[in-house]
Amino acid sequence: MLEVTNLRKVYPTGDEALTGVSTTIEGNEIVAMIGPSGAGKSTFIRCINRLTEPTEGEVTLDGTELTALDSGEMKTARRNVGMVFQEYNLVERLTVMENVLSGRLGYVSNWAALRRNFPQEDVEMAYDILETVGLGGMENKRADELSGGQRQRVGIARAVVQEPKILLADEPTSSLDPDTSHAVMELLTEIAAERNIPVLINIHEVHLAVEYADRILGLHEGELVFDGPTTDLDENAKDVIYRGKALAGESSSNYVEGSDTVTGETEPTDKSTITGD
Ligand SMILES: Nc1ncnc2c1ncn2[C@@H]1O[C@H](COP(=O)(O)OP(=O)(O)OP(=O)(O)O)[C@@H](O)[C@H]1O
Repeated sequence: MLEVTNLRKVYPTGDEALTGVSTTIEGNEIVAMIGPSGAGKSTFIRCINRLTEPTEGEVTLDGTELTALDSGEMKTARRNVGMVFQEYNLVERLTVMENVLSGRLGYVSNWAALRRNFPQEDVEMAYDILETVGLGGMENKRADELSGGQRQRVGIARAVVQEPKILLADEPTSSLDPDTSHAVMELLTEIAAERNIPVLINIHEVHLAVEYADRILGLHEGELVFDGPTTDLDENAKDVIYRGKALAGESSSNYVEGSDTVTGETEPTDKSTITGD
């Protein structure tokens, strides 16, 4: 179980990217984090495994407080957190298998890591996972010979071979075409179910979040303004996430559903999209 308590991040520039976010993610749920550009979605995900250092707050994974670990301990703990990136973060000149096995680096000695000397069971696990992600037989291809969708599958395989307790995916579909995006979302949901781990996905495309996620976290200007089942994500909730509480409140009170009366100063352009409160 991932417990995040009062997570705050202020960058050295003074930007407050997270204002104090608390939530819990558990079981094998698929949680999608949505929100406008700059809302703090990437910062949130990166603070969980401390690729970005939080300014305040606690992150606890299965009872281990990640935010209390020193850098050596964090290096070990990071293998429990699988990370999938928007731009895949593969080593282009290495093969698919080498990229996948790099997910096991946290488990082998420095000497073995240096020589890329992995135990046979790690290699077998990598083969199995490559089958799962649909890349069976491609292990000797170089990463730079792959399509975007195939690269993302390698990125997912590398995260899964870590045997993580949670999978974090930062905009995993942003660089992919619509069909490939669906395939990647399906793969992430299958992995959550098969491995019984939760998956937290930052995602721009709300329709993909609605189709695949069990639960939505909505961020607006660093504040968690929505946390609930996907079925509760109505137009009002989207308004709060994308326009902020103040503006959403204004729209709710100004535009009355089912009425021709508009009490605000400006005419809405499309009354059918306004739900009132
Ligand atoms: N390294 C950084 N230094 C300074 N400010 C940053 C840094 N990274 C992000 N920010 C700022 O923090 C805020 C949140 O950024 P973040 O990238 O987390 O948002 P996001 O919701 O992921 O946006 P997008 O959907 O566009 O990727 C923004 O105001 C951004 O400018």
